[in-house]
Amino acid sequence: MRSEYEATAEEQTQKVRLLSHSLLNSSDLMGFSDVAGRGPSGVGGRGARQAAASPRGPAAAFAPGPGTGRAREGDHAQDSEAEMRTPQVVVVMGVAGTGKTTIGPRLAAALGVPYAEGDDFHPPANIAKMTAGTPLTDDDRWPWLDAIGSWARGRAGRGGVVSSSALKRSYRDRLRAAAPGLVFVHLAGDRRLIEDRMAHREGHFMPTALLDSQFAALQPLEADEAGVTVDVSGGPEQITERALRALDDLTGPAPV
Ligand SMILES: Nc1ncnc2c1ncn2[C@@H]1O[C@H](COP(=O)(O)OP(=O)(O)O)[C@@H](O)[C@H]1O
Ligand SMILES: O=C(O)[C@H](O)[C@@H](O)[C@H](O)[C@H](O)COP(=O)(O)O
Repeated sequence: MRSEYEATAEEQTQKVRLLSHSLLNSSDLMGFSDVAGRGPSGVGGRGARQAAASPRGPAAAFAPGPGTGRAREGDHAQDSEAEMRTPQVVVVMGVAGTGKTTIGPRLAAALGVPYAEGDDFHPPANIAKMTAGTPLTDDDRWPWLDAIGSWARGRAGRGGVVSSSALKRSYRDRLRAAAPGLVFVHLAGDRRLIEDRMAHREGHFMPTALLDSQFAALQPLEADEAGVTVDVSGGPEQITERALRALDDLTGPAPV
């Protein structure tokens, strides 16, 4: 039987949100204090990962810089715009089991930026709660989101990828308040597929029973949010490529 990794489901990368580049490239991205590379303070054991540079090279992580237009093939201004590009800070979001931990590091490697695992920012009490099968409340999530926001803020201007379910609009607002200019990649897919993948995951604290509450809390990206929704059918490499293309569509292709 064909494995899931070999599946050839129609690519459905859907660019759902295009924010004006003035927000994407806000000057707020620049000038934050340097806390990059600082590890997550929470527990969880998967650790922040430093992604290796990829064949695409770091340039792929760059969005047009402040005051520039979208760089496109054949655009006379492309070279000068490319020089002014600002690396993106990307949050890979979605319900548990949707592939954040699988796709996030691949995306970071392709973009040539560091990856941080969102689970590792949880206070121990949150891990204990989820392990026991109790969904987190908003109050449980604020310190976790603030820790992730702090990491993202520290990557401003230099780029990074961090996973965070970021299920509700208010959570994403919280992250953006800490790190303006964040771009979200929402990994989305069929509930049965996600449940199946989650059921086969080993060594993770999150029980599949919490998927109901995850879907109940999920609020997809809204029209004014910078980000893309990426279908999670197929294998990790396929999904990563889909995400990269969607980000390119959002910000313009990387300079060559
Ligand atoms: N594209 C994929 N195809 C097959 N299995 C996958 C795919 N993406 C993730 N998985 C598996 O599904 C499970 C959940 O993925 P994970 O990355 O841990 O999700 P999340 O971090 O969003 O909770 C893991 O066991 C992972 O290996
Ligand atoms: O309730 C939440 O907001 C999420 O569950 C969030 O806490 C995160 O998703 C967990 O760390 C579980 O990790 P996975 O999403 O990787 O299963």
